[in-house]
Amino acid sequence: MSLKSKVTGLILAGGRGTRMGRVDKGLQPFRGSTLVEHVMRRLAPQAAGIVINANRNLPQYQAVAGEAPVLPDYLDGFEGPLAGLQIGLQYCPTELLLTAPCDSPFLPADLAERLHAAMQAQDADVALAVTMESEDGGEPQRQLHPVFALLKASLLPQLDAYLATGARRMESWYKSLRVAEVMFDDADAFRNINTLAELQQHERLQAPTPPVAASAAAAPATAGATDPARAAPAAEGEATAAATATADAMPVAEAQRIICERMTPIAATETLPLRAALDRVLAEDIVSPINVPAYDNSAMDGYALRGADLPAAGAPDATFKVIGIAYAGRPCTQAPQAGECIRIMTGAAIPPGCDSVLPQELAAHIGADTVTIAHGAIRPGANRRFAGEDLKAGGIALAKGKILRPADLGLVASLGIGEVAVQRKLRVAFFSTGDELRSLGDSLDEGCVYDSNRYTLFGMLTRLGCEIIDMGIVRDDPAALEAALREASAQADAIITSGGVSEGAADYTRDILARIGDVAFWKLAMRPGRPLAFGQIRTEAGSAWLFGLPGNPVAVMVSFYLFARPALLRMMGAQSALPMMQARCTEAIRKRPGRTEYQRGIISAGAGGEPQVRLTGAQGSGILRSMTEANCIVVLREAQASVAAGEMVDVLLFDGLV
Ligand SMILES: Nc1nc2c(c(=O)[nH]1)N[C@H]1C(S)=C(S)[C@@H](COP(=O)(O)OP(=O)(O)OC[C@H]3O[C@@H](n4cnc5c(N)ncnc54)[C@H](O)[C@@H]3O)O[C@H]1N2
Ligand code: MOO
Ligand SMILES: [Mg+2]
Repeated sequence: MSLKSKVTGLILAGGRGTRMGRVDKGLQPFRGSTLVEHVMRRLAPQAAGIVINANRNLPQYQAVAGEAPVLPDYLDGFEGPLAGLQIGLQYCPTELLLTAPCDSPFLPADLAERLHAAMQAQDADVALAVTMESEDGGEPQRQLHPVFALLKASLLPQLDAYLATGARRMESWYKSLRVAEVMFDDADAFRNINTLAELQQHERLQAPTPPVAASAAAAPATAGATDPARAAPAAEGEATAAATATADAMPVAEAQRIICERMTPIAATETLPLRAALDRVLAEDIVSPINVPAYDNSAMDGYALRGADLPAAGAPDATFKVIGIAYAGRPCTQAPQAGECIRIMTGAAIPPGCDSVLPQELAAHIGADTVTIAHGAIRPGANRRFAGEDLKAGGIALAKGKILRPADLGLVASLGIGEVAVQRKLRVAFFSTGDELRSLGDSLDEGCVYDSNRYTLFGMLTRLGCEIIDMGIVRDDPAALEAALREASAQADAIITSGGVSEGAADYTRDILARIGDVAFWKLAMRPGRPLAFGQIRTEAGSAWLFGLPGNPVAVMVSFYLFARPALLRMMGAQSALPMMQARCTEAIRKRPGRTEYQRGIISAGAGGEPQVRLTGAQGSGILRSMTEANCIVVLREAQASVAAGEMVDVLLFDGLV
């Protein structure tokens, strides 16, 4: 397994930017793009995927992040880089997490490799970069760079526990871990840009480079490993891509950026009883009114005692007298003295003075009212669940924008809260266009097909939690189509149509959109789903966003997945990036550079457990079977050429949508 496939890159962009006059550092323009995009370019070749931690301007970050998720801190209130690290570790789908700040556009191309080598050699939990730096011409000093780190993802519980103590300093946390330090010669590679003046100075030093494609984060195969700022014209693959891309077809990432920029969340909310809020979008943070659990309690059935009374190494077994019994819901208020203990059940409050619980099966002997314990049976403090270890009173239990899943309902219930404020449901009208379409129950005349798109759209919109308005089939007739679009815009927040967006003699959607609204784009450098008319309809009766999806049944689903889904979620006020991972492709795939291709795949565990993916067979955009057999989409990036069997490819998981 390659190192890259084990690493997730975390860009820390969650700070207040105090020294930059509180501007959002990562989004500052720099050499033709933004600082964060430069860091993405640098990390992408070193990681299977990227995640960005940001606490402000999330839509703007999402616009440049492409398919990489943008996640705010789990802790409230700009708590510093450790809080960013916490959310990074919570997200991290791989074994290792590589961190870098958003203002370090020159970070080394071999950062992951060198940190990993040291981590392995020293059997460390964390590897950190170190350089020698002299201030004002003085003696060079060792300078530790704690935000340039490679960490084991398994460190999350330790970090959670450390943050729960209220501590926030990165260096102090590292002190509790096995750390490997790696000396890098090029101190400049770790320079971060702190002030606007420094930014301008760096900007002047080098010529601008072309903007970074937003998909760079998830396009490791094509992103350059050299410094995009100091090097070099576009890589060969990129040049080929530019040459072969259809002149007026828009790249996928650009289209996603436009959609993301134009969409704003709807304002209306409603308050619902907890169960009715399943799958709805939370409209306000839920602040915990209590500690959960509310009191220290036992994780085991056994005996509660004072850890200091446990027998020391070499001492004989200790016998404790059982002086009381504690049940869940029926606390025992007796405080054991030396040599005494309380029989306790799981979930019962820890009796006064006790701090440890011996699970009954670990006792050396259990008598009528005694229990005997050998040295080493448990450590002092064992099996005690702390008050507030699940949720702290006053902390944010669930953040606004969360789609409430079963676990969330349980969490809210654990706080004793019975009603929640949610966003009102988004109203989405949809219809199919085409003279050849027949509804279920009709006979299938010659040259006709049954309307399947309305069923896939019904399913996808319902799963997304929208209120749907099914407007049936509309004929290939401009007047009928315009009337349907006008009617839909009077009722709905968004309209989804299928068919009639290409260049045929019976394709009218785009022209009508241009007449009664505006067309933001209509042709994309992708397959399937090349024609897609996106824009806003504005009539006297109302306005609505239109997603004119292509007619081919697979194209409808893929375009919905990539464009309509994120847009609708954004209007719903929700954040929900699709899970993206890498898998080894078991077969060769033919592909020409210049457009992004989405091939239907089946992902499974290969020998040795690592993910592998194969295609579902014929990939025509009319072959809906390819979609029902698939459990993922293989994403072949715009600049990418054919893939050889055994190569790693990006894979987008369906996440219950299809
Ligand atoms: N000269 C060109 N022709 C086409 C191009 C092109 O760039 N130049 N693009 C092709 C691509 S790619 C696609 S995708 C389709 C998109 O076509 P339309 O959006 O105009 O859709 P229609 O022409 O109405 O239908 C296409 C195809 O899909 C079937 N269809 C439509 N609606 C449904 C439905 N509700 N249920 C089931 N099947 C449906 C329809 O019968 C057609 O077979 O254009 C290409 N052509
Ligand atoms: O790209 Mo078209 O959208 O299905 O073949
Ligand atoms: Mg057509």
